[in-house]
Amino acid sequence: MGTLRDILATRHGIDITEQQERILFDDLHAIMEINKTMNLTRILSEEDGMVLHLEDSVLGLPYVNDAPAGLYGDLGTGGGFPGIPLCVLTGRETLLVDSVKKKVRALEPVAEELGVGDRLSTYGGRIEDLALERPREFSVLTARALSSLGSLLELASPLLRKGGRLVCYKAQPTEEELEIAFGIMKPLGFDLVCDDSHELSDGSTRRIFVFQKAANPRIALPRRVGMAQRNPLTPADFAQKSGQKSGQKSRKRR
Ligand SMILES: C[S@@+](CC[C@H](N)C(=O)[O-])C[C@H]1O[C@@H](n2cnc3c(N)ncnc32)[C@H](O)[C@@H]1O
Repeated sequence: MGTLRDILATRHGIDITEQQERILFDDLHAIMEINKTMNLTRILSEEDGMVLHLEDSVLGLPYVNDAPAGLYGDLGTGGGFPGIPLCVLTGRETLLVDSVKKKVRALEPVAEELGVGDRLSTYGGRIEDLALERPREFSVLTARALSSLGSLLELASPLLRKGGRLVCYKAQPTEEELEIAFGIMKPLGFDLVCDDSHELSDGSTRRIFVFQKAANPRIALPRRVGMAQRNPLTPADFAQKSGQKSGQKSRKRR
Protein backbone atom coordinates (compact mmCIF):
# COMPACT_ATOMS: atom_id res chain seq x y z
CA MET A 1 0.00 0.00 0.00
CA GLY A 2 2.93 2.40 0.65
CA THR A 3 3.67 4.84 3.40
CA LEU A 4 1.28 7.63 4.36
CA ARG A 5 3.74 10.19 2.95
CA ASP A 6 3.89 8.35 -0.38
CA ILE A 7 0.13 8.04 -0.60
CA LEU A 8 -0.42 11.70 0.20
CA ALA A 9 2.20 12.84 -2.30
CA THR A 10 1.38 10.54 -5.20
CA ARG A 11 -2.41 10.33 -4.91
CA HIS A 12 -3.27 13.73 -3.56
CA GLY A 13 -0.28 15.99 -4.29
CA ILE A 14 0.12 16.80 -0.58
CA ASP A 15 3.66 16.85 0.85
CA ILE A 16 4.27 16.31 4.54
CA THR A 17 7.61 15.82 6.30
CA GLU A 18 8.78 12.58 7.93
CA GLN A 19 8.47 14.28 11.29
CA GLN A 20 4.86 15.27 10.59
CA GLU A 21 4.11 11.71 9.46
CA ARG A 22 5.52 10.41 12.77
CA ILE A 23 3.36 12.84 14.74
CA LEU A 24 0.22 11.75 12.82
CA PHE A 25 0.92 8.08 13.63
CA ASP A 26 1.60 9.00 17.29
CA ASP A 27 -1.85 10.63 17.26
CA LEU A 28 -3.49 7.54 15.73
CA HIS A 29 -1.78 5.24 18.26
CA ALA A 30 -2.78 7.47 21.19
CA ILE A 31 -6.42 7.49 20.05
CA MET A 32 -6.41 3.70 19.59
CA GLU A 33 -5.03 3.35 23.13
CA ILE A 34 -7.74 5.62 24.62
CA ASN A 35 -10.30 3.73 22.56
CA LYS A 36 -9.68 0.63 24.68
CA THR A 37 -11.57 2.31 27.51
CA MET A 38 -13.64 5.01 25.78
CA ASN A 39 -15.60 4.86 22.54
CA LEU A 40 -13.82 7.41 20.33
CA THR A 41 -13.70 5.54 17.02
CA ARG A 42 -15.02 2.37 15.41
CA ILE A 43 -11.85 1.99 13.34
CA LEU A 44 -9.72 -0.51 15.19
CA SER A 45 -6.74 -1.50 13.03
CA GLU A 46 -3.71 0.65 12.22
CA GLU A 47 -4.12 -0.10 8.51
CA ASP A 48 -7.72 1.15 8.43
CA GLY A 49 -6.82 4.06 10.71
CA MET A 50 -4.06 5.19 8.35
CA VAL A 51 -6.54 5.48 5.48
CA LEU A 52 -9.81 6.42 7.14
CA HIS A 53 -8.39 8.73 9.80
CA LEU A 54 -5.02 10.00 8.61
CA GLU A 55 -5.19 10.02 4.79
CA ASP A 56 -8.80 11.19 4.88
CA SER A 57 -8.17 13.93 7.46
CA VAL A 58 -5.17 15.28 5.55
CA LEU A 59 -7.24 15.57 2.35
CA GLY A 60 -8.72 18.70 3.91
CA LEU A 61 -5.31 20.38 4.32
CA PRO A 62 -5.23 22.44 1.09
CA TYR A 63 -8.79 23.65 1.72
CA VAL A 64 -8.02 24.74 5.28
CA ASN A 65 -4.78 26.38 4.10
CA ASP A 66 -6.77 28.35 1.49
CA ALA A 67 -9.03 29.90 4.13
CA PRO A 68 -8.21 33.31 5.62
CA ALA A 69 -5.71 33.33 8.51
CA GLY A 70 -7.20 32.86 11.97
CA LEU A 71 -8.90 30.45 14.30
CA TYR A 72 -9.74 26.92 13.08
CA GLY A 73 -12.50 24.80 14.63
CA ASP A 74 -13.31 21.11 14.12
CA LEU A 75 -17.04 20.59 14.73
CA GLY A 76 -18.12 17.21 16.17
CA THR A 77 -14.48 16.18 16.48
CA GLY A 78 -15.07 12.81 18.21
CA GLY A 79 -11.59 11.25 18.38
CA GLY A 80 -10.01 14.45 17.01
CA PHE A 81 -10.40 13.77 13.27
CA PRO A 82 -9.72 15.73 11.19
CA GLY A 83 -8.99 18.36 13.87
CA ILE A 84 -5.75 17.09 15.40
CA PRO A 85 -3.99 16.17 12.12
CA LEU A 86 -4.98 19.54 10.63
CA CYS A 87 -3.80 21.40 13.73
CA VAL A 88 -0.43 19.64 13.40
CA LEU A 89 -0.10 20.38 9.69
CA THR A 90 -1.53 23.89 9.44
CA GLY A 91 0.00 25.43 12.56
CA ARG A 92 -3.33 27.20 13.17
CA GLU A 93 -4.77 27.92 16.58
CA THR A 94 -7.38 25.18 16.86
CA LEU A 95 -10.53 24.47 18.85
CA LEU A 96 -11.88 20.90 18.94
CA VAL A 97 -15.63 20.91 19.57
CA ASP A 98 -17.77 18.00 20.75
CA SER A 99 -20.91 17.81 22.84
CA VAL A 100 -19.45 14.88 24.81
CA LYS A 101 -17.14 16.58 27.32
CA LYS A 102 -15.18 13.51 28.30
CA LYS A 103 -14.24 12.89 24.66
CA VAL A 104 -12.60 16.28 24.19
CA ARG A 105 -11.01 16.13 27.66
CA ALA A 106 -9.34 12.87 26.64
CA LEU A 107 -7.84 14.64 23.60
CA GLU A 108 -6.08 17.35 25.63
CA PRO A 109 -3.18 15.16 26.89
CA VAL A 110 -2.82 13.75 23.37
CA ALA A 111 -2.31 17.27 22.01
CA GLU A 112 0.31 17.91 24.73
CA GLU A 113 2.17 14.70 23.84
CA LEU A 114 2.16 15.61 20.17
CA GLY A 115 3.63 19.03 20.92
CA VAL A 116 0.61 21.10 19.84
CA GLY A 117 -0.89 21.69 23.30
CA ASP A 118 0.01 25.41 23.13
CA ARG A 119 -2.24 26.06 20.14
CA LEU A 120 -4.96 23.44 20.58
CA SER A 121 -7.85 23.80 22.99
CA THR A 122 -11.18 22.05 23.40
CA TYR A 123 -14.84 22.94 23.89
CA GLY A 124 -16.99 20.27 25.52
CA GLY A 125 -20.48 21.43 24.56
CA ARG A 126 -22.92 21.88 21.71
CA ILE A 127 -22.00 23.83 18.61
CA GLU A 128 -25.12 25.96 19.09
CA ASP A 129 -23.88 27.07 22.54
CA LEU A 130 -20.41 27.82 21.22
CA ALA A 131 -22.06 30.04 18.59
CA LEU A 132 -23.66 32.11 21.35
CA GLU A 133 -20.37 32.40 23.25
CA ARG A 134 -18.00 33.03 20.33
CA PRO A 135 -19.99 34.37 17.36
CA ARG A 136 -18.07 35.13 14.13
CA GLU A 137 -14.68 34.24 15.66
CA PHE A 138 -13.69 31.45 13.30
CA SER A 139 -11.83 31.72 9.98
CA VAL A 140 -12.27 28.09 9.06
CA LEU A 141 -14.30 25.11 10.27
CA THR A 142 -14.24 21.43 9.36
CA ALA A 143 -16.94 18.80 9.89
CA ARG A 144 -16.68 15.08 9.16
CA ALA A 145 -19.40 12.51 9.82
CA LEU A 146 -21.45 15.03 11.78
CA SER A 147 -24.65 15.94 9.95
CA SER A 148 -26.32 16.72 6.63
CA LEU A 149 -24.83 19.54 4.56
CA GLY A 150 -27.84 21.75 5.26
CA SER A 151 -27.49 21.28 9.03
CA LEU A 152 -23.77 21.98 8.81
CA LEU A 153 -24.40 25.27 6.98
CA GLU A 154 -26.85 26.30 9.68
CA LEU A 155 -24.53 25.31 12.54
CA ALA A 156 -21.48 26.97 10.98
CA SER A 157 -23.02 30.24 9.82
CA PRO A 158 -23.06 32.07 13.19
CA LEU A 159 -19.52 30.90 14.03
CA LEU A 160 -17.77 32.07 10.88
CA ARG A 161 -16.52 35.55 10.22
CA LYS A 162 -17.10 37.11 6.79
CA GLY A 163 -14.86 35.38 4.24
CA GLY A 164 -14.46 32.36 6.57
CA ARG A 165 -14.86 28.85 5.17
CA LEU A 166 -16.68 25.66 6.08
CA VAL A 167 -14.94 22.49 4.83
CA CYS A 168 -17.35 19.51 4.81
CA TYR A 169 -16.11 15.94 4.40
CA LYS A 170 -18.89 13.82 2.91
CA ALA A 171 -19.18 10.29 1.53
CA GLN A 172 -21.79 10.45 -1.23
CA PRO A 173 -24.63 12.85 -0.35
CA THR A 174 -28.07 12.08 -1.76
CA GLU A 175 -29.63 14.31 -4.42
CA GLU A 176 -32.15 15.45 -1.82
CA GLU A 177 -29.41 16.45 0.63
CA LEU A 178 -27.66 18.45 -2.09
CA GLU A 179 -30.85 20.13 -3.26
CA ILE A 180 -31.69 21.26 0.27
CA ALA A 181 -28.15 22.47 1.00
CA PHE A 182 -27.81 24.41 -2.25
CA GLY A 183 -31.31 25.83 -1.71
CA ILE A 184 -30.54 27.23 1.75
CA MET A 185 -26.87 28.19 1.37
CA LYS A 186 -27.54 31.72 0.05
CA PRO A 187 -30.15 32.59 2.71
CA LEU A 188 -27.67 31.33 5.30
CA GLY A 189 -25.03 33.66 3.86
CA PHE A 190 -22.83 31.18 1.95
CA ASP A 191 -21.36 30.69 -1.52
CA LEU A 192 -20.15 27.28 -2.70
CA VAL A 193 -16.46 27.54 -3.60
CA CYS A 194 -15.44 23.86 -4.07
CA ASP A 195 -17.08 20.51 -4.71
CA ASP A 196 -14.24 18.00 -5.25
CA SER A 197 -14.14 14.21 -5.32
CA HIS A 198 -11.09 12.28 -4.12
CA GLU A 199 -10.38 8.57 -4.16
CA LEU A 200 -8.81 7.24 -0.97
CA SER A 201 -6.22 4.45 -1.19
CA ASP A 202 -8.84 1.85 -0.15
CA GLY A 203 -10.90 2.77 -3.22
CA SER A 204 -13.61 4.70 -1.35
CA THR A 205 -14.72 8.15 -2.48
CA ARG A 206 -14.47 11.27 -0.38
CA ARG A 207 -16.29 14.37 -1.51
CA ILE A 208 -15.21 17.70 -0.06
CA PHE A 209 -17.51 20.72 -0.18
CA VAL A 210 -16.23 24.14 0.77
CA PHE A 211 -18.61 27.02 1.49
CA GLN A 212 -17.55 30.61 2.04
CA LYS A 213 -19.42 32.96 4.34
CA ALA A 214 -20.31 35.98 2.27
CA ALA A 215 -23.10 37.65 4.25
CA ASN A 216 -25.14 37.45 7.43
CA PRO A 217 -27.85 34.77 7.49
CA ARG A 218 -31.41 35.90 6.75
CA ILE A 219 -32.69 34.42 10.03
CA ALA A 220 -31.45 34.72 13.60
CA LEU A 221 -29.02 31.92 14.42
CA PRO A 222 -28.43 29.71 16.29
CA ARG A 223 -31.93 28.33 16.61
CA ARG A 224 -32.87 26.36 19.73
CA VAL A 225 -30.39 23.61 20.62
CA GLY A 226 -30.94 20.47 18.51
CA MET A 227 -33.14 22.12 15.85
CA ALA A 228 -30.46 22.25 13.12
CA GLN A 229 -30.01 18.49 13.26
CA ARG A 230 -33.52 17.33 14.30
CA ASN A 231 -35.57 19.72 12.24
CA PRO A 232 -33.30 21.04 9.48
CA LEU A 233 -34.18 24.12 7.48
CA THR A 234 -35.38 23.75 3.89
CA PRO A 235 -35.65 26.27 1.03
CA ALA A 236 -39.39 26.49 1.83
CA ASP A 237 -38.57 28.02 5.23
CA PHE A 238 -36.94 30.96 3.50
CA ALA A 239 -39.64 31.29 0.87
CA GLN A 240 -42.14 31.73 3.72
CA LYS A 241 -39.86 34.12 5.57
CA SER A 242 -39.20 36.54 2.71
CA GLY A 243 -41.19 39.66 3.43
CA GLN A 244 -41.08 39.09 7.21
CA LYS A 245 -38.93 41.52 9.12
CA SER A 246 -38.73 39.87 12.51
CA GLY A 247 -36.21 37.08 11.84
CA GLN A 248 -33.16 39.31 11.47
CA LYS A 249 -33.73 41.41 14.53
CA SER A 250 -34.63 38.86 17.15
CA ARG A 251 -31.78 37.05 18.92
CA LYS A 252 -34.37 34.78 20.52
CA ARG A 253 -33.77 31.06 19.91
CA ARG A 254 -36.70 29.57 18.06
C1 LIG B 1 -19.81 10.31 14.12
S1 LIG B 1 -18.88 11.32 15.17
C2 LIG B 1 -17.63 11.93 14.07
C3 LIG B 1 -16.33 12.17 14.77
C4 LIG B 1 -15.17 12.66 13.89
N1 LIG B 1 -15.47 13.96 13.29
C5 LIG B 1 -14.78 11.66 12.83
O1 LIG B 1 -15.04 11.90 11.65
O2 LIG B 1 -14.20 10.61 13.17
C6 LIG B 1 -19.90 12.79 15.41
C7 LIG B 1 -19.51 13.56 16.66
O3 LIG B 1 -20.24 14.78 16.68
C8 LIG B 1 -20.66 15.07 18.00
N2 LIG B 1 -21.85 15.97 17.87
C9 LIG B 1 -23.05 15.69 17.27
N3 LIG B 1 -23.85 16.78 17.30
C10 LIG B 1 -23.16 17.77 17.93
C11 LIG B 1 -23.46 19.14 18.28
N4 LIG B 1 -24.64 19.71 17.97
N5 LIG B 1 -22.50 19.85 18.93
C12 LIG B 1 -21.31 19.29 19.25
N6 LIG B 1 -20.98 18.01 18.94
C13 LIG B 1 -21.88 17.25 18.29
C14 LIG B 1 -20.93 13.69 18.61
O4 LIG B 1 -20.80 13.71 20.02
C15 LIG B 1 -19.86 12.82 17.94
O5 LIG B 1 -18.69 12.71 18.74
